[in-house]
Amino acid sequence: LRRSPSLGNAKTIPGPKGFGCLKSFIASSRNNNSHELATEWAQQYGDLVQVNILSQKIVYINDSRLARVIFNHPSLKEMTNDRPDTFLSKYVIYGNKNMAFTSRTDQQKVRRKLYHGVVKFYGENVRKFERIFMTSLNKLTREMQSLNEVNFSHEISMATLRVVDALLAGEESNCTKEHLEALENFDTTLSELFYFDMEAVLKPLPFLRFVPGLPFKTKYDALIKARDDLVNAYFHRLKETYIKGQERGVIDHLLTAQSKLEEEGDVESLCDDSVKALLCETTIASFLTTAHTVNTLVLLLILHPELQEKLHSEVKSVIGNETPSLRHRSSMPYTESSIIEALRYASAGPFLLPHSCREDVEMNGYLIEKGAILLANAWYCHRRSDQWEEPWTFKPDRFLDDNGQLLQADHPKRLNLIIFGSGSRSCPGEAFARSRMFLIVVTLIQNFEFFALDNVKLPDVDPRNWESKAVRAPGQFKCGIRPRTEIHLP
Ligand code: HEM
Repeated sequence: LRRSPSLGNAKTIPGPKGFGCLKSFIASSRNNNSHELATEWAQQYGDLVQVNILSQKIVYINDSRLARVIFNHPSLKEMTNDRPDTFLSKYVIYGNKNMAFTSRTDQQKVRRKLYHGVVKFYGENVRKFERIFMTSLNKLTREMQSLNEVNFSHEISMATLRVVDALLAGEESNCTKEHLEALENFDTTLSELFYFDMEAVLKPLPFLRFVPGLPFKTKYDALIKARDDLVNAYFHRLKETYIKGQERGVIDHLLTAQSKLEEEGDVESLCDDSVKALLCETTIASFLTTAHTVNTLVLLLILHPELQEKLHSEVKSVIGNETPSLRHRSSMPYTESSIIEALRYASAGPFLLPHSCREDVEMNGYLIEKGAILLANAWYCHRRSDQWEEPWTFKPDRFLDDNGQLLQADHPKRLNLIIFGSGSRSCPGEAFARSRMFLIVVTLIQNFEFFALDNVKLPDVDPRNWESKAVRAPGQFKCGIRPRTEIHLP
């Protein structure tokens, strides 16, 4: 590993060149399936592949361990964790005042540290939050109790939105239909404009967003309206009723951190626009990712009833009639392994989020140039046939040892995963996402059996055939539902 300036001997990273490469890159970006093209290149050229698209170098990292070294090694991490400039960041999420889509400046680091602390706290520690969350799941369980069939995807979307609402506002009882709609609209409108229109067309030609009659203007206007509705529903509403010392959720905690920073003379790092940006970023990062993973898992369990029964028997023997709680987690290796496997199987964000390189660096004798965009190809890393047995098959016990215990996070098999990224840009919501998915899954499986309906076709479960959006997922589905003998209401 070497950093600039003396990288004279480093070789150029191999990869496709010329007009053919540009043509296939544009075609695959338009169809939102550039992960498939990148996978062909990975198989042809190896763990590092470079393409040059209109003078922009893009480096694909095709091995999870290598990605971990590049993003995390002490001699490289200050160089490899910037974000490329994007239209989304500049014109939608409050420019460089945001956290997830902006480069690693001192102010970004302050935001990330504060945000990480607050979200981690809700992921692992807050009993009160667990109670609020279980009350919301209780609502879902009651609603589903009297049904024979259920629009599962819709119910899970609603349940996940209520989790995001509780995280942001804390006050579950005040959560209205309008608030949930504001969360959902922002994420789904963004997903419509993502990625090709926004980054390939609007980034180089941003004035197109103002040209009447063009679809870009209509979509951009809709996105800004959705963003402002979200900011009104969560930032302005909560700020008006905020009381220091009586923080209700993440927004209140950020307002408290803001006033502390201001007292110390820092009025920039967490200004109002930054708190609004963090609200937008939390919505983008936490809703569809979580809902789609639970949908994928339950769809797979419907198609494999024997796996559903195995999961249910672990729930029955560990939780029994009790209310599910995070304290049950460590005794439920099969459930944990199933959730990790659903995350691998879906690989909802094929390239994680893009990184960019601040300076020339050398990796394994190759030169990664300053300004290059770095994309970890999780889509390929999670299906490499030399690392995964039957990579396209859902195997919930993949991450269990011979005694049925969950493999440790540093086990070689788990190191082949890069679901939440790695290092200083890794997902700060991982603990939160995994603990909430655990509670949703065990509550559903404790109370219901899910099955395919004779007259209703289920969506294709093969991720290669899923419709591409910002987050990849199976289509919406309806299924049959049978209460288990007793309903266990939390
Ligand atoms: C199944 C659920 C989730 C998955 C698979 C997921 C995955 C990811 C990935 C792959 C990244 C990019 C890592 C990188 O750039 O190297 C990321 C970043 C991020 N995630 Fe998540 N995430 C999930 C849930 C959440 C939740 C629940 C939250 C918030 C409560 C969250 C907040 C964020 C934020 C703010 C970032 C940007 C971090 C930064 O740039 O510094 N995510 N996530």
